Amino acid sequence: MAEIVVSVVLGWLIVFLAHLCNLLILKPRLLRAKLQRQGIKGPSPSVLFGNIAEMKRLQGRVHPTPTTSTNDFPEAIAHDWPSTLFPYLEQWKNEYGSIFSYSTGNIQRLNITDTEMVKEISLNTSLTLGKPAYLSKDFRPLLGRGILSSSGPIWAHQRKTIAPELYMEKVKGMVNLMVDTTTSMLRTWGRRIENEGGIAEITIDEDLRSLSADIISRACFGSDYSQGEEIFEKLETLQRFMSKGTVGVPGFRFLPTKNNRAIWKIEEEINSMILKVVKQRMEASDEKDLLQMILEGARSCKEDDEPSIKIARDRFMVDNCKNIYFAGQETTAITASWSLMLLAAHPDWQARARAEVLEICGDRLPDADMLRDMKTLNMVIHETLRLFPPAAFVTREALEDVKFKDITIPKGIIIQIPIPVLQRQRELWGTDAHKFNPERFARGVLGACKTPQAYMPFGVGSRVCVGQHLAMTELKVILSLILSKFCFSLSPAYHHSPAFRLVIAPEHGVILRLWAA
Ligand code: HEM
Repeated sequence: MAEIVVSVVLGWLIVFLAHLCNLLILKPRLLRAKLQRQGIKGPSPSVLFGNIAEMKRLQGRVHPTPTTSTNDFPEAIAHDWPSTLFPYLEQWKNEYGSIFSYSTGNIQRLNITDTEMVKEISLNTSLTLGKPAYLSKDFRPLLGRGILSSSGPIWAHQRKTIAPELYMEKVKGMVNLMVDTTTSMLRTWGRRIENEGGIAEITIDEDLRSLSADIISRACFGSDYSQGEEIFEKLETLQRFMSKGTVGVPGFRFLPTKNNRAIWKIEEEINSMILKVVKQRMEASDEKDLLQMILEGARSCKEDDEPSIKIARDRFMVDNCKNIYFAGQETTAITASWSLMLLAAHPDWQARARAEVLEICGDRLPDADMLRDMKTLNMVIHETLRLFPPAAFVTREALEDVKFKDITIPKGIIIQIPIPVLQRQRELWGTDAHKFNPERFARGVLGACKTPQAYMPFGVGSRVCVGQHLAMTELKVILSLILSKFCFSLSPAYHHSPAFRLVIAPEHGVILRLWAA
């Protein structure tokens, strides 16, 4: 008997070790060899951690974004922060060219800045490209198997459910709620300015984050928005915990167990809060908001014959609510922060954008038609998203062998397009690529860039951001209302330091001096 047990355990151990060996050594080596045979080079990886040690070494060697006093502006903003945050990408591009491979742990990446190949990838709409599987594993508590991290038929079904609710026509109907919520935040700012003798110094990031959470909560949860707000507060805490494990290397996470326990606890709380709202909805379903759409998507999911898209209704609801929050809240808030920072550093553009807002709105509050006419503000937001895109990478996993240009990318490779690098390339944007110049967007993206596909703050192809109309509308509402009520400059306490924390954010916040316009 003992002999049988020993042989079973031994057998199991051998299978386990073989699996580990394949996962950590053989598979990555095979993928690398397939790329090398096609002339693609890259740094040599170590067995367990790939190129992470080298990435950390290069990050440690570069000087951080220079400490800036406001006298140094606007030149300091032109600083090439992508080469400070991701110095290894620049170094390897110089060494190995515009398509090179490297690895984080056992994940094999193909970094692409070759514009022809980027163009081909952005035009690919097949299901052969999906979201990297590690996304749903590493960020499971935050994303689960929702629209952001899923692939194939499950993703297609979720997209079909969610996208129509965020089409431009629907978004137009949300302008009033955006105006109301923003006006209430600005009343608080106005009171602070009055109490502080006419000029107030405000760190705007937290306020903008709450504002964005309020707006998305109202858009998503309709009349249940106060419960939505509570859920979003918890999600923010969860996101903060999760971003602690990124160790500055995209796609590689390490979390101490203590953090993991805290994450599980918050995740449980959030899931049951979302399910409570869903349950109420199922009993009274006369609302027509995003939550209702997701609920209907979840119901049709159950009835559908296709077994691969049958995920439990509860999971469908919970994961997609979390995904919408994660995708839409911080990205929009951070873009508002960066836009205001850039307008504060460029008083000429601030005055021009304000003049336009006042000419269009007069003393009325903005509506959808007025927002559409705000061309200068549109240019300012596009230029902000070019210089400071919240998402650093477009990533895809090759789910089958797939050919772009003359290269066959083997199944299992993670394709990675570094958005900020591409959006600052001089060959595409001209010699002033590092400067804030909204004028370049006067004739749209086509007029701004030789290869318009290289402008991708909202991603590319069939996975392009589903909330981009909502985000642009929200940003225009927030910025136009602030411009119409206040003038602002950068506080001397502002320290310009973009940082990578799941998104590209101002590490020490944006501190503005505000006074009544
Ligand atoms: C300035 C604000 C925003 C930026 C910069 C942004 C950027 C992005 C990017 C880069 C992607 C990935 C695209 C790709 O992989 O090709 C994405 C996807 C997505 N975004 Fe946004 N986003 C913003 C706001 C929003 C908002 C407000 C919402 C929702 C209310 C939203 C919902 C989504 C969803 C659901 C996806 C996944 C789409 C899919 O995979 O099919 N985003 N976004």
